[in-house]
Amino acid sequence: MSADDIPLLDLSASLANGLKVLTFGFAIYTLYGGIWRLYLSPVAHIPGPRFAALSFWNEFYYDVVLGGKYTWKLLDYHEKYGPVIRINPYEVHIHDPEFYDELYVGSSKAKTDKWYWSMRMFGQQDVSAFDTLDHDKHRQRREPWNPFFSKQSVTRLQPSLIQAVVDKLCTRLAEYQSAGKPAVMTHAFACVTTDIISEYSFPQGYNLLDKPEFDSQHYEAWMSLSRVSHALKQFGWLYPVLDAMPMWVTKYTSPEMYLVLQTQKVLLQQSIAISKQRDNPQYKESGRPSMIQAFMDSPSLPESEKRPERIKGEAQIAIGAGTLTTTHALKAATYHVLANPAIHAQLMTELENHIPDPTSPPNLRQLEQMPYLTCIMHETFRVFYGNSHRLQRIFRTAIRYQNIVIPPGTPISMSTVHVHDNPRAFPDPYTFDPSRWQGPSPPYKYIVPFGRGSRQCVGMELAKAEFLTTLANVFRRFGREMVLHETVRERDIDTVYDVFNPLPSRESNGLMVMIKPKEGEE
Ligand code: HEM
Repeated sequence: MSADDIPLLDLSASLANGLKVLTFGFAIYTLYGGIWRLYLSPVAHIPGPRFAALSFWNEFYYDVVLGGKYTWKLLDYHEKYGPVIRINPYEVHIHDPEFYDELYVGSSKAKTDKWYWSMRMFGQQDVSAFDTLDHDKHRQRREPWNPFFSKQSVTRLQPSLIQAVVDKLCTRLAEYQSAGKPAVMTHAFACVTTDIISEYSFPQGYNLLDKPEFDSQHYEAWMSLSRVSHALKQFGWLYPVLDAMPMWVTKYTSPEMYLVLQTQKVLLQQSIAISKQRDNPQYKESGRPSMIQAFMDSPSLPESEKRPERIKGEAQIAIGAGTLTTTHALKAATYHVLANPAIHAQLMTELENHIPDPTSPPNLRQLEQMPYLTCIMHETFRVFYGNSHRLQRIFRTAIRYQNIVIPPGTPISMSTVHVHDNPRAFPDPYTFDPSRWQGPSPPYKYIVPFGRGSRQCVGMELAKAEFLTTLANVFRRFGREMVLHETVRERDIDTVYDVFNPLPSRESNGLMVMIKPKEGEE
């Protein structure tokens, strides 16, 4: 053997030793991590299943593998461990409707932050008002939203914007009526809400109602993002990887994500185009400023906050939040009214009395004065929940629930599903019953579809106006002829998955209705 054949060091032995050290190190790290989470963590004293406190895999199983079931599993844990429990290594969950206003507080009561882990559900983080973690930064970013979505602005724009879009919907529904074909109302309502929010947000709206069929693609794209939201939360690297892949690869490997990313790219292009327009001297005279333009002109935002990439983030939240939620509310209301003859009859009587001529629709103030219609709105907001997922708040000082002290920095959450389904707050919660909102003291305290406190939904007034205008017009014009078509509550309406947005069974085809010809016109 020559000197050259003698290895300088035994490579395979070194590799094996290195691997042993790594494995040992990893085992110690995992063991210490487990001990820390179970016994040393600041929330170690909070009751709850030990395996849930140990890692995120328990939540992963219910939300990623089963597709959004942890919300209901939490009820089993609460049953066993009480109203305040630890549901993963860091988060504490509370099941008590009385505590809602203690947790979701306004700025004057306490500064509360959001939790980074949960806020990566929709890919972007710390970009829009919705996903901003820090309380003070959120206040600054929320500022330009407020005047745009105030009650005053919505009331002013109701006739020219909301009513105009709803008129278009009625024209389209009349075509379905003449053709004798069923309409997928989930998609019809999604076109309405998208056309309204896009008109609000951009200089030109999307005009989905101009397409020959009710567009489903836009709705499905946002629902796709919702469906992958649990995986995005669990694996922080997933979204950047999907975003970095060439679009043709994404289209092939994940058609749902492809739709989402494509929609986001369009939003970015629109934000860049508006940003460039600002340099144009005629820009100011171009008519009603869109929300995106108003953001770019806002005196309360520094220039660093006006980058097209950030403004695109705000647009994404407006379009996503503005499309899905109100669509689901309208879908739920239409089903429950048509499925309950007594409720249907009472609504029709009220609409025919208040709107003698359906071609002269009432304004928002008049709609708000229709007592039964508004009871239906509250009851719908109760049964469809709004967002089905829990919302975390982090206090900077300790807070107390009964005799349990929750340390500062802990993500604490509650779930609308648990509040709205609570029989103490709403007896017989599964029954759709608008009459619970009649009488001297309706249970307003417990209805929280828009959240509460400093992060309460900024689109609340718009959502209510869209809901009242759409439901009143559609039922006043077609209510006596509309019937449910192949739609079943348990399969198509009830929420069985929580993907941030409430989701029905996977077999659902959405809400379908048939509009029969008017009597004497057969
Ligand atoms: C029935 C319809 C709607 C429901 C149930 C709903 C529900 C909610 C809820 C619960 C939140 C609080 C989220 C959190 O605390 O993390 C929220 C926030 C938000 N919603 Fe809505 N929403 C609706 C319609 C709309 C519409 C039409 C818009 C249109 C602009 C909108 C835009 C937003 C925005 C921008 C936020 C973030 C606000 C902030 O963090 O300051 N929502 N929404």
